[in-house]
Parts: sequence; C-alpha cells; structure tokens
Amino acid sequence: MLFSEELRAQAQPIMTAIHEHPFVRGIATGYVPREALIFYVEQDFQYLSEFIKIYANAITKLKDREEMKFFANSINFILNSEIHPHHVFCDIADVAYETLQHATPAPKAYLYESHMYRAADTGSLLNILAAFQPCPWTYSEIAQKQTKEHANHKNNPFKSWIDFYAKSANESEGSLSNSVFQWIDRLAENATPQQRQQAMQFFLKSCELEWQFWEQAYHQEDWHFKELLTTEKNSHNKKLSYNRKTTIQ
Ligand SMILES: Cc1ncc(C[n+]2csc(CCO)c2C)c(N)n1
Repeated sequence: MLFSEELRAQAQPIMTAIHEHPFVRGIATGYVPREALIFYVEQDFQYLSEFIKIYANAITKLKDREEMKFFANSINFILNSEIHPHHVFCDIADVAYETLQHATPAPKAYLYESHMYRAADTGSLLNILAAFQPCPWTYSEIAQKQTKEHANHKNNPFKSWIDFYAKSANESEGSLSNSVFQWIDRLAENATPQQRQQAMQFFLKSCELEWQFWEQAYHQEDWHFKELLTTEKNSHNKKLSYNRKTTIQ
C-alpha cells in the first residue's frame, strides 16, 4: 500500500465527520448561520496569511526549482484565487470582506497555525507536506462529494464555493492534491518507519484541525479572556465587522 493511501485510509473517520459537520452540510443544503460564516472568514483570513508565510519559509529548504515552483504557485493561489470563496461567504452574510481582516486568531486557528510551524521546524519536507496536505485534500473531497450529490444547483447560494473547490480538485491531471500525494510517496520511499510515523501524525492532526476549524466557526468558539488577548485595533474592527453592508427592512 502506498504511504499516501495509508494516510487517507487512517484519516477516513475524520473525513467522514467533516462531511457530516453541520457547517459543511449547510454548504450543501444552502443554509449556514450568518455568525458562523463571518467567524469562518475572519479566522480563515488569518490562517491563510500564516499559511503563505510558512510556504515561503519552506522554499528556503529546497534546492530543486520544480519544487520551489510548487510552493510559489500555492502562495499565488492563496493570494489571488482563494479570496473568491471568502467573497461567496461575505456576500451571503451581507458583510464587507475588508471589515473581517483584523481578527485575532481564535484558539483552534492558533493551534492549527502552530502545528504547521512545528512541522516546518522539524526541517523535514515529508513532515511539511504531510501537515499541509489536509488543507487542499479535505476541501477537494468536500467539493467533489457535494458535486456528486448535485448540491451545486443554481438555487444554492454556495454553488460558486462548491464549484471553486471542485474545479481546483479537477484541474489537469496533476491536480494540486494528487500531485502532492505523489510527492509524499516519493519522499516516503526513502524514509524510515519512524519518519513515516511522524509524518502520519502531522497529517492526522491537521485533518482533525480541519474538522475543528469548521466546529470553531459554527459555534464561534473564542478565547475566554478575549479582551486581554485582543489588541485595540482588533477590537475596534470587530465592532465594525458586524454592520451589514445593506440595511434589512
Ligand atoms: C482552514 C482551511 N483549510 C483549507 C482551506 C482551503 N485551502 C486553503 S489553501 C488551499 C490551497 C493551497 O494549499 C486550499 C485548498 C481553507 N481555506 N481553510
């Protein structure tokens, strides 16, 4: 069994829980509470900014230009394309995107970011890829399943979100997710059982943290002593963020 198949097999219970999560089901059925959408975008904006920095840092560990290209393309994707799904959520919640870009990372987002920095700190490319991979993998699984269920019909306000992640999953043979799994397999061939075990743990924890990220947004789980942990600038913007773009009659 290829290592990437083992990773996916081990993560199956987590992937099932993600498919069944009320936030994710809400995307398929067309209704997610407004507060959950706002919290998600606020947290995801912060999370993706850290993601970019960690990818940039990973480039410093590489020698091969093709490998550098992969990380450079991923940074480009996050900066220029990944804002589209955020706009979909903002439009549905009727809130301006700019007002959601100043949040303090909530506990699970902070944990997920820290987990990725920890993977990067090991200096092992296998660990880094294993920790990053649940991010594109779980989203393409969600979008592909919901597309199969025909959840992306024209009356679903989340249609464009589903199509976006289904498209990035299908794009060319080397869809991002598949080519990274192949890369992981090449690296795993030369790894010891202990190194593979460590990479497996990074992968599974990131999968759990993907589930936690949906859960955190759905219940707006935040720091208990938020006032102490939030800067002036953040708390000011937080108040603005809940103003609707348009007035409800
Ligand atoms: C918590 C969280 N996890 C995954 C994604 C989706 N995503 C982020 S970057 C990227 C491609 C580059 O690896 C994809 C598919 C998200 N937005 N937020």
